Amino acid sequence: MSRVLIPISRAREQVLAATVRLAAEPVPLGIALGRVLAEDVVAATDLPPFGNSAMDGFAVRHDASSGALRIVGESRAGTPAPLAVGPYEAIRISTGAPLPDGADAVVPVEDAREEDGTVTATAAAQAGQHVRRAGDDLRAGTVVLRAGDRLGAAELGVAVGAGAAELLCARRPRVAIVCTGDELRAPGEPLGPGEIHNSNAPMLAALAQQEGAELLETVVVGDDRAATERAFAQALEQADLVVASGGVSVGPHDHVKPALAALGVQESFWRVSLQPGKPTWFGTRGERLVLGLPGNPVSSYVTFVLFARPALRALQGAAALPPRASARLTRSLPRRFREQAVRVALSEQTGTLLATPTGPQPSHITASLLGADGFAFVPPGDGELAEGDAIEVERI
Ligand SMILES: Nc1nc2c(c(=O)[nH]1)N[C@H]1C(S)=C(S)[C@@H](COP(=O)(O)OP(=O)(O)OC[C@H]3O[C@@H](n4cnc5c(N)ncnc54)[C@H](O)[C@@H]3O)O[C@H]1N2
Ligand code: MOO
Repeated sequence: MSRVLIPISRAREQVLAATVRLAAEPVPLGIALGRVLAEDVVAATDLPPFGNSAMDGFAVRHDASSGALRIVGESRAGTPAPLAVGPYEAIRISTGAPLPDGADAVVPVEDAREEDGTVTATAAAQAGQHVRRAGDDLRAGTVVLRAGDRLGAAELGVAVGAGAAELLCARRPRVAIVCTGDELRAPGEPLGPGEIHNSNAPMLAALAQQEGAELLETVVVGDDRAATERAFAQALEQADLVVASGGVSVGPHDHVKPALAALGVQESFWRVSLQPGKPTWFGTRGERLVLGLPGNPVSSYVTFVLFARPALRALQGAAALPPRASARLTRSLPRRFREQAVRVALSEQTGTLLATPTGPQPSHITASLLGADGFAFVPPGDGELAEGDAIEVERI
């Protein structure tokens, strides 16, 4: 059997080259959390739309505000004062209420003494004090969010400020998960001899959901060729991305590759220079993407993050690959035949990014995923990387 393994970067290129962006659809803002914008959002008006007060107090003309000022009206949030402020006059004003014509400063109540319908500022008012100008936040006509941005809480708030009620977003990628293995039992079920709980299903589902995917179904299929083919046939009907776990290695009960081949899924690559995750398989049928991830739970997690996550991002038009940074290793790591994606906790010390491995790294040690902020990539080769050596990292 050939030992040719493709580098992680090549494998990613092949996944992204096969990924076709999904169509866009309008999404009401209230349910757009986590979606990816398909077009720029432009501010329809200035925000704030009008000059207003940053404090509860009195709107005045700063150049005519000494001594007792006559209170001639009130401006409340939502109800502007019906008149302007003249010299040596004041208008009572609430935070967020429109600044009356003529006023250019606000005296906060803490700096004001009120008496018999007049108010006296206890400190001289400066021009513009406690005034928020129209357009301070967003200027009408400027781009405030960009196509490809993922909508979090802040983006949704800004979009509303920009005047939007619905947003054009990429359709959510439909993901089907197929877990293979006779030994798999549902979480919590009693285990017979040789059986294990199916931890990959909820883990992969969660990773997909974090990327805004719509989960179609999670199928668990035994190590049976016909059943595996049926499960994939069904998954391929609707899924933009089928994620399989297990059964991609070279054992006599690994049916994933032949089943997919029989269904017309074209192999793009099998076997990556990656530890954990060597037997990762990728193929396509038309615009449908299929990733066969190795069953070892850590391998499944790592290969999902390295290959499925970029695909889900690219499907939605978001930046596919995370930026890489350089970090310093806090302990030595052996180099190996394959490139390693070591789970690391990232920290910073006097401006230097530090990468600390999260413990033993074999592909069945799920605890190595806990507390991991990123992957550190150990290039293939002999010898070791020493403590303090520079290493490339990606946040996860
Ligand atoms: N002769 C060789 N054997 C193996 C090779 C090889 O090159 N030559 N590669 C090894 C590597 S590396 C990996 S990784 C695994 C991947 O194998 P499969 O993808 O075929 O996965 P399975 O054999 O089905 O399972 C591996 C392991 O993971 C457990 N598993 C599977 N599914 C789940 C699940 N849903 N939840 C939790 N755990 C799961 C399964 O019980 C096995 O322990 O192959 C090596 N072998
Ligand atoms: O490539 Mo495997 O995931 O190391 O056990």
